[in-house]
Amino acid sequence: MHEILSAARMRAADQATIAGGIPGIELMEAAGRAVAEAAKAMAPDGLVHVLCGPGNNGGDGFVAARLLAEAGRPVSLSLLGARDRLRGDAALAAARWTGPVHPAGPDLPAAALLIDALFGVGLDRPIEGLAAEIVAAVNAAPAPVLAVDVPSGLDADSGQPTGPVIEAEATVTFFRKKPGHLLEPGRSLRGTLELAQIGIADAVLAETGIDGHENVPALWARALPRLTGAAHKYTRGHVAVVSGPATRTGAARLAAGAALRAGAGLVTLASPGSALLVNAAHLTAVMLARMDGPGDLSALLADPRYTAAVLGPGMGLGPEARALTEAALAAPAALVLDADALTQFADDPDRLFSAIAARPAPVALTPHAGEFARLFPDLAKLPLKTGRARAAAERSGAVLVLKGADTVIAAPDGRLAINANAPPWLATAGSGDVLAGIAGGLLGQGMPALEAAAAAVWMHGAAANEVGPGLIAEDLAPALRPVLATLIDRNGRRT
Ligand SMILES: NC(=O)C1=CN([C@@H]2O[C@H](COP(=O)(O)OP(=O)(O)OC[C@H]3O[C@@H](n4cnc5c(N)ncnc54)[C@H](O)[C@@H]3O)[C@@H](O)[C@H]2O)[C@H](O)CC1
Ligand SMILES: [K+]
Repeated sequence: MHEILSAARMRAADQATIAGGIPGIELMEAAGRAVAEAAKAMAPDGLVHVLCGPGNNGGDGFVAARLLAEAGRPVSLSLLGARDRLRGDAALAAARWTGPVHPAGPDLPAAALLIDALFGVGLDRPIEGLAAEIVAAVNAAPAPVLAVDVPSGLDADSGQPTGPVIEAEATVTFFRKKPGHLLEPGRSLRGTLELAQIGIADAVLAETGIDGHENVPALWARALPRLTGAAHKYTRGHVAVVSGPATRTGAARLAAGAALRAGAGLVTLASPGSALLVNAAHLTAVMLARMDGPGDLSALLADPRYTAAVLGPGMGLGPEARALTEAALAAPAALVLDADALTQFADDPDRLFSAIAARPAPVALTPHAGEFARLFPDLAKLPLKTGRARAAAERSGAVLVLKGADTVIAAPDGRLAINANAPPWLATAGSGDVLAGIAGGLLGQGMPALEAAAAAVWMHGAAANEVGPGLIAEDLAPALRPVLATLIDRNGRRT
């Protein structure tokens, strides 16, 4: 159920189902029924006003209106466009609505609930003219809005508004979620999201293909490290985190603490001599190693017990910092490269990509949008965030975590997950350092790269939800405990 379908794939799923013998009007009846049930739950009584558009989204609205009226609810309905212009299933659905069909306009009745059945995945241009006036009136109305399939005006593939767009309290979508339900601002505009099954068989996915998955524990829980009784610290991996200079050590310590909290058996902070005492004063379970240059880092990471390394947080730019990243790229450990370790290659991305291609162990790159644009300037212009992440993973040969309120995780083999649990208060200094550390901690325990990155992103968001507003980066690692407890039971078995 966690597969994601683009609008085109959704249409293909609809068509394959209809070709398989289930009439479209039956799908529409089921869709309308799901909308009517959601409407009853949102507004138990009072007038429901349904705004229908000229296509099958509007058809769903007609069905919902009829079912609500049959259930005894006061219902009014308006139609954008002429009734005799309705085609196919929409016309059939409209034919069974026996109430008045008001011409659509911005003068809305005082209603307990507004149902937005104007446009769905068939939206193919910005809403304008009368339709734009109606969208503005709906958004200005006091009544809550229930959107059918997608809030009208929202591009279902990008999550971007094409122009005027409905702001909904809730949305009912069908069969599978679309990228636009999970990518911002679509994730905010759709309100709470209900996924309804309308008679399309899961088997159709084999025919349509999928655009990725929503990032949920079901995607990677099986790959979580098994914490059986036989474990001891050396079997749970050893992660090295490279510290910045004396004035910039907090970021690496945040990453190191997070790696330990994520379950790594051992974590060592590799620290320049100038920062040794600063770091030592703050560390307890995280160990400290002196590292005065790339030679020291190569020597440290030559020890095969180091299973992962995290570079970038607080590292700084410049040739000496770059030399440290080059040393880590030449080492056998799995790598997480974040922040400065990415920007260091802005002038020569291919150098990074060839180093990644040459090494046996996996690499995860964790850029935010700005760092992404420096490493992949041409890909940054691609219209879909999913497309940007997928193309960059393929080009770099690394797992690509394109961070944001809607982080997308992509693997070089095309697999992709969209994360939708991050609360807005994660946007605080240091939260990216913690994410890099969690990813390093999971990679260090031997999790495959895509699963480790996706799990890290989800845990990061879940930890932030545990903490709530007022969150600062230091709160995140301790908040991993209740999150891990939902994933791993006290006997170390995955829940
Ligand atoms: N069998 C099925 O396909 C099912 C579909 N479901 C629902 O149908 C919609 C998709 O319906 P579709 O007719 O393809 O398009 P829309 O209703 O989304 O759009 C209507 C129509 O409007 C025109 N249009 C597009 N953009 C604009 C615009 N900016 N201004 C004016 N007019 C515009 C365009 O011609 C469109 O065709 C889907 O979302 C579901 O709600 C059923 O739920 C399941 C079966
Ligand atoms: K809609």
